[in-house]
Amino acid sequence: MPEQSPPADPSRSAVRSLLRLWPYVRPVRTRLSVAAVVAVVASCVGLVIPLVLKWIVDGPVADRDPEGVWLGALYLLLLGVGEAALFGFRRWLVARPLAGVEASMRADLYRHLQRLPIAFHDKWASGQLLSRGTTDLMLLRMFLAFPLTFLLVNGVTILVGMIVLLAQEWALGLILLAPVVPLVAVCSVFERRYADIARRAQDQVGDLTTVVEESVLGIRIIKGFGRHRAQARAFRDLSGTLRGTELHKARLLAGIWAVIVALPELAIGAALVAGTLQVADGELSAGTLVAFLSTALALRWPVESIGFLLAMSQEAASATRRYFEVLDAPQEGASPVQADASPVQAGASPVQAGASPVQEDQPFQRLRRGSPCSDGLRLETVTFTYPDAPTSPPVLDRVDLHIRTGETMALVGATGSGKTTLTALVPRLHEVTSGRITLDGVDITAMSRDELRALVAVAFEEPTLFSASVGENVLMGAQKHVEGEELGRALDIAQADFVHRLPHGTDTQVGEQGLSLSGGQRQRLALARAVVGRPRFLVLDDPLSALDVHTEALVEAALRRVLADTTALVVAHRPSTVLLADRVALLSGGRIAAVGTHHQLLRDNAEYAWLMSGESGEPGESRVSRESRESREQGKPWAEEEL
Ligand SMILES: Nc1ncnc2c1ncn2[C@@H]1O[C@H](COP(=O)(O)OP(=O)(O)OP(=O)(O)O)[C@@H](O)[C@H]1O
Repeated sequence: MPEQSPPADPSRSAVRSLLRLWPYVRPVRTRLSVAAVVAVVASCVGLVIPLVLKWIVDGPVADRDPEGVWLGALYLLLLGVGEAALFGFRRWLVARPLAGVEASMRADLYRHLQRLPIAFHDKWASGQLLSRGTTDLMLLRMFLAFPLTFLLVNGVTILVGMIVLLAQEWALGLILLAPVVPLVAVCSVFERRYADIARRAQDQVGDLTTVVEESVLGIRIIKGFGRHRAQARAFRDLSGTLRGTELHKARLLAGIWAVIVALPELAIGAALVAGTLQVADGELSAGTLVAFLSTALALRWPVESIGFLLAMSQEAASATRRYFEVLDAPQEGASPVQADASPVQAGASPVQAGASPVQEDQPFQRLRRGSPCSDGLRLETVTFTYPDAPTSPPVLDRVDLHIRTGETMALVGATGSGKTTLTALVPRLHEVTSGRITLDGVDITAMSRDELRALVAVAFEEPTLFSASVGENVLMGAQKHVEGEELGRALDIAQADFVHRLPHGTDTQVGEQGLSLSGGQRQRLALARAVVGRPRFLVLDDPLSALDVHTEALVEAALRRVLADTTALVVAHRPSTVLLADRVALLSGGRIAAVGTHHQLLRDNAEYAWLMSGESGEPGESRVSRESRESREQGKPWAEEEL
């Protein structure tokens, strides 16, 4: 996650951040405004209570009129009930629309996350995204429900209350106004510090969520390697850090709370002394002093609450920033490579970036109808560098590869040579850095992603299944509704007949990530998902690695039938998978080092022969020289003689 620096001016920057919530708040603005007005009225009703008290003390109490006192008490009761009812009404007004605001913000975040490029997800920890979609949005809803209204309501109440106080007795009113300047200064220091610490705490919640998520997903590894103590320690350390940050927040809050409570209390105490002296001198009526002090005490809560309202606003501002950091990340939509959409002839020179405007629909329609130019899948001088490793040498360096229509090409290479990276470029999970990829002559950047992914199906070595039924998991691979027999056909091809022995057949729910199935079973479902939509182009990243040799042979036989009508690129590590293919491409040093049939390459290419032999040592090295080198490395000079 990118590092964030604290805002220069926290109040202004908080307001600017919070203003970004306007599009979500706009639809419910009427209800929020009515609720704010109701809260102001309720608060002002509270301010009338001291005036009734003044009337009771100076009137019925002074005149010893019990009926008048009872009447005054009734007024006070009615005012109290009215104030409570108005606050309740305000709560009712905001509860439902604010739940709607939170839900629509969450939906937007989720929708956006689905459209962000893989490069974004590579960079961001999932816990950071989760905490933005949960804790941060809850903070925002709470801000809209309380601080947003009450900063306004309390501001108006304090203003009206001060006017009432000054009108009752201006000299005492000025005593109460004295703490305003130091309070404003303390609040601004508090805001600056709290903005920083609130952001830190929210980021730490994200880190903690990541650790919890990884621990849950990786529970088998943790248990298998007995790492639960180390994992618990990592969790404890992080939660200790978060606890420290939360305590820091609490200390800041306690500090401002102490100042905000103490200064007005001192002022009220001073006003009480001055007022009592005035009453003793006969300059002020006792009723006025009671009313004055009751009004001042009624203003205590609006003043005292400012500390935590500001704290909640700062937390909401940093939650808003965190939310929009994700929402502002550019979606996959914009293509860095804008290439010519026209079909190319075999051997034509690659068209450079920015050559002509992209036409969205026509190329796809042509492909769907069956392009007159059946050029298959072509990579032209494709170079790729991971965006998060811009200074590293390119993983793929000017790769040229042509897979003819209906042909199956196996992609072979050493571990880390870039096979998975290359396969990810075809469905545009990553964007090529330069060069271009065409399907039947049409540049893939000239199609929308939906169109491209309707043409190209993928299956990865690590098969992810979702919390849904087996059937739903497989049918995710079909762009449009397909009949049940297509599902059966796909399961047949993938040799996934074990499905019929599950308790509810294809309706059986598979757990989170399909953990209730074996690795090979999950791989077969992922393969079925790739073939169910009868794709024109199939990209398989070592899809049979978890199968036993017998099942692999059966899947291969069935796949050969499917691959006959499909243009396929299959990453392979084992000779048995390579034999599926018509030709093999060897990826080495970021380039296609050789293309040919399995037997040709086995005969002519030392690196390929070495990769397929499964032997250790350097490619091209004989068994004798390898063993003698290993012996030398192990300090056994005698081994050579023995051989
Ligand atoms: N998200 C990423 N950011 C930066 N570098 C990456 C990223 N993913 C992979 N790489 C690097 O790109 C290179 C190629 O990785 P890739 O996964 O494509 O290899 P591979 O040939 O499929 O390996 P294997 O056979 O082990 O699956 C590796 O050096 C890897 O470290």
